[in-house]
Amino acid sequence: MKYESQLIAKPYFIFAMILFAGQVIFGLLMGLQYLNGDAGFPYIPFNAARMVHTNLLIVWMLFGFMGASYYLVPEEAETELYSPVLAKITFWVFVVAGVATILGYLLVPYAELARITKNELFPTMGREFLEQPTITKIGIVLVCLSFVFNIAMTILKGRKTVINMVLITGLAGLALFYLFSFYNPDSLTMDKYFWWFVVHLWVEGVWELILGALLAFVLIKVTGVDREHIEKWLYVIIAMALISGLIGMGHHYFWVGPPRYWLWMGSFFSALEPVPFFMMVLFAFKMVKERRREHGNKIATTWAQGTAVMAFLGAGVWGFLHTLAPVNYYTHGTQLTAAHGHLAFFGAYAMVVMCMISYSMPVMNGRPQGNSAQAQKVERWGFWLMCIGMLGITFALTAAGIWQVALQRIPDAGEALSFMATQDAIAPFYVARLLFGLLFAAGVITYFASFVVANRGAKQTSSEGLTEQTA
Ligand code: HEM
Ligand code: HEM
Ligand SMILES: [Fe+2]
Repeated sequence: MKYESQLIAKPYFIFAMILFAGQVIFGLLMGLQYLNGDAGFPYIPFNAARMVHTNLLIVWMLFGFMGASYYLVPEEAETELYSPVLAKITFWVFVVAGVATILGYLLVPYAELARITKNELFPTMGREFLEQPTITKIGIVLVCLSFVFNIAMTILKGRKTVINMVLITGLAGLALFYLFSFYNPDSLTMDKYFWWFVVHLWVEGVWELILGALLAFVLIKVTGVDREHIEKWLYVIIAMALISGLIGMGHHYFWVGPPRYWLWMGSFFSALEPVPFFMMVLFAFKMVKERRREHGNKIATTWAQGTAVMAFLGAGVWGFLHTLAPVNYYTHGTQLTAAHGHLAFFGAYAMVVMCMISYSMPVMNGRPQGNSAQAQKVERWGFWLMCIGMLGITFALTAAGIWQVALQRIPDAGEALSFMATQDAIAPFYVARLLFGLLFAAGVITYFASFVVANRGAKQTSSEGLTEQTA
């Protein structure tokens, strides 16, 4: 670690991991509720658990991206963070707003929460992923503004690398598109149209820039490959991501009322979306193969390669499965959607945050060459258990989805099974989902354990890990 202000990343990462644990607990609860609808009754109904599960996910991704940026940007810009104090204040504001909102979801009925927070004055609540009370949304905007400002000022006063520029573009886009969460038109079509601007111009647009920048940073560090070489790859990947994703997002406009040309525009452009994800796989493996040094932090390299592969599977392969309009006509809103949503979110964004943590936490703890062999071994177990658990969840839901389409969607009216009868028929796949969910949770616990395993034998530096590293 070169700059003291990079240490601000630590609380962000730790809090992100706490929220991650919470997300998984609520995932397991819902997995159980799918089998026994009364589980958790009357304290935590499914709708509240779902909201908590998905909102924790989004919020821990944001904490993760912020921590990653606070670590990465000073090092790339070769200067201290513009304002460490502002970064600390932002952290606490975000923690308080986040915790209060989650407690609100759990402690009072949603309609009551809307009433308490005066949703009627400026109605923005009630839409998937954007359930936050308006006041929380305003808080998120303020946090994002202060964060982007801090990062931008740091970049402005220091070295302007391609990685920093791509990252700040992605972060600014993240803040910008979130503003559409305040637009809540009466027309359901218009509402859906702009709702997708937030979540899917994020995951299929600007977040891919963040993903590319973080991967490139870790790869430079662990492989020692020339920066120029890595930057060329990054340019091509983000260009492909934006060309395909911005219009490819139209795969969500097939059935919600926008003009019919979206049928072929959405199909065509989203069919190209796997390309940048595939290039990330080539990129990661090629850089590791051409490495100029043997970095002691082997597991961080594994995370980087794993992120590329799992993101390609989840977003590229599982996304492509149902993205063409003639296929999506049958699969829309089935368990196939949930299969893809899980593998894509985990493979791309959860994993890239853990990749950054894996590389940077040991450095911040004074171990620039990574944790001890033993700690890395435990972390490797965590990595594989989580990956296998998530692949298992994905396969179970894919099978459930295909069966659901066969029973409920393909047969003619009159012969098709009803929604609930279909759910009963595919229940065995939900048992499998829960079992793999438990495996996934075991992976999370193992991963957390790797942080407390003894680090005897790992090269330690003095004074909070400040060291003269090159590259
Ligand atoms: C890392 C990137 C991605 C993430 C995190 C992601 C996540 C998600 C999530 C959570 C949903 C469900 C949304 C909802 O209805 O609540 C979804 C839907 C969808 N995604 Fe992705 N996605 C990604 C990339 C892609 C790509 C690259 C494609 C196409 C190649 C794709 C195709 C689709 C389609 C077609 C749907 C709609 C499914 C339906 O009609 O029910 N996604 N995605
Ligand atoms: C123990 C592991 C997990 C279990 C059992 C689980 C279970 C569930 C369930 C039951 C739902 C609701 C689906 C529905 O409404 O029908 C859900 C939604 C969701 N979960 Fe998980 N989850 C787990 C872990 C994760 C992880 C690690 C991620 C991402 C990193 C994730 C991302 C999502 C997303 C994006 C949705 C919304 C999907 C959509 O709109 O289609 N989950 N999860
Ligand atoms: Fe999408």
